[in-house]
Amino acid sequence: MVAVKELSIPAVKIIVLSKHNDERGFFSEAYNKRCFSNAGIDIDFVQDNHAFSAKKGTVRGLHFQIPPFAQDKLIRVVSGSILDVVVDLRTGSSTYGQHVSTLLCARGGNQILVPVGFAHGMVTLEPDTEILYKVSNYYSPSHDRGVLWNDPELAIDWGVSGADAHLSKKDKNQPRLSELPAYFTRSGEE
Ligand SMILES: Cc1cn([C@H]2C[C@H](O)[C@@H](COP(=O)(O)OP(=O)(O)O[C@H]3O[C@@H](C)C(=O)[C@@H](O)[C@H]3O)O2)c(=O)[nH]c1=O
Repeated sequence: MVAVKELSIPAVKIIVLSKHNDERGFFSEAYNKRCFSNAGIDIDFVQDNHAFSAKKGTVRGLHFQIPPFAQDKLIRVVSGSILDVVVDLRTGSSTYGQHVSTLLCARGGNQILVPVGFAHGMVTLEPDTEILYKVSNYYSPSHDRGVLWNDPELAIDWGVSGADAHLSKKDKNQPRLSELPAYFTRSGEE
C-alpha cells in the first residue's frame, strides 16, 4: 500500500509506505511499480543512486538535469536524517522560485517525489547519513545544472550557516536563480 500526500507545491509529493512491524523490526516494500502506479505515480525509473555523507551539515544541491535528460527523483533515507529541499524552476508557475522542505529519516521511511522541473537539495542532520534514490533518466554530466543553495532570493532555511556547511566546490559556485535560463515551462504543472 502506498499513500500519497501533497505538499504546498502540489506536484511535489510525500510517499508513505506500509510498514510491517514485528519483534525483529520492520519490513517495507521500498518500491513497487504496481502500487505506485495505482497511486497515480507512473514513472519509469532507470537508475538507482546511493549517496553517503559522513558529516552533519553536508549540503548537496541544488541540482537538476535539463531536457532531454531531465529527471524525476524518488528519494529515501536509509541511515540518519536529512532536510530535503525542492525548488520550483518551472517558468510561468505560480510557485516559481518557491520551495518546500521536509524532514526525512531512516526510521520514518517516507519518500519524497521530486518531479521534472524542480531543483533538489538536502542537508544532513546527522553524521553518517545515507540516501537512496531512483531517477527517471540517466546521468548526463553535460545536462547537469545547479542553483546556489543559499541564494538570498530562494530564502531557504537550511538550519546551517555557510561557514558550517560542507559543500562540494561545484555547489559553492552554482549560479543564482536570476542567472538561470528558462529550462522548464509550466506545461507539466497539475
Ligand atoms: C549524480 C551522479 C554523479 N555521478 C558522479 C559525478 C561525480 O564524479 C560524482 C559526484 O557527483 P555530484 O557531486 O554531482 O554528486 P551529488 O552532489 O551527490 O549530486 C546529487 O545531488 C542530489 C542533491 C541530487 O538531487 C542528485 O540528482 C545529484 O545531483 O559522482 C555519477 O557517476 N552518476 C550520477 O548520477
